[in-house]
Amino acid sequence: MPTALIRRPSSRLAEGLVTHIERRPVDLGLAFEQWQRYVDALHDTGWRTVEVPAIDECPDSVFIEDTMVVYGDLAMIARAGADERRAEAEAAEATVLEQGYRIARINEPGTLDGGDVLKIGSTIYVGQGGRTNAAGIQQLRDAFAPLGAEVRAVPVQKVLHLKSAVTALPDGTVVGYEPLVDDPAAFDAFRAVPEEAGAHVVLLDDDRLLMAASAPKSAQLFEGLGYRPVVVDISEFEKLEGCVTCLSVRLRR
Ligand SMILES: NC(=O)NCCC[C@H](N)C(=O)O
Repeated sequence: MPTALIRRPSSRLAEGLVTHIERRPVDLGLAFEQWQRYVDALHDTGWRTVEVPAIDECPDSVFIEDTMVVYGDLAMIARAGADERRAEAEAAEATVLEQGYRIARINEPGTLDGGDVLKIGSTIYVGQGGRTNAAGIQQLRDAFAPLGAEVRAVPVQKVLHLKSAVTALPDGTVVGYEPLVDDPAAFDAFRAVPEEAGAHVVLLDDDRLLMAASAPKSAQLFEGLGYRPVVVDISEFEKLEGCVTCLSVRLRR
């Protein structure tokens, strides 16, 4: 059974960082409900979840995906591009170690957020932009090249993270909302979707895609391609530039 790491939202969630969009008030009660439904959707589709202990003093800690990049048997612990988020990594490292992964770490001066990393087979795209720098990319390449991965840097300027702009379907096609993709030609196969949140899919299995309720037209598009969207409302996390990918770390080994 595949495992996903998750982290309960902080009671200070509403103070989370906002960079590219205007701040809107977050309904904390609704956020907790939406988080629970997100976790339920994972369970309903055959995933086991493991909770990283919550860290109340970090408002953005629910966005657990940013704390690491896992490839093969190696978990590369990130060094957050935003100082406010550095403390999130420690407990996440301990939890992934308990799951049997080897550990490596991004070290100073490198910075990297897990949300900037998109894996498609043995190709690992890394967004270089606001949160991830060249030293971080170099360290990621050094760590994963021995495992057979090719790390390719791509620009990210228009959104927070690479995976805010693009993710990939099970067949490897990269999907993105074109106005927010810096360089669609950087990817071997690119398909445009009609909504910003339509660019965010979590691969639940070979044909089911976890998606946000804010992208109904994109869900229809994917249905037309033979996939089955599983839809969750994550409006309160979207107000903080979060998406379906960043609320879990999928351990697929
Ligand atoms: N991987 C992701 O898309 N993470 C979202 C992080 C949102 C959080 N408010 C941040 O600015 O770091």
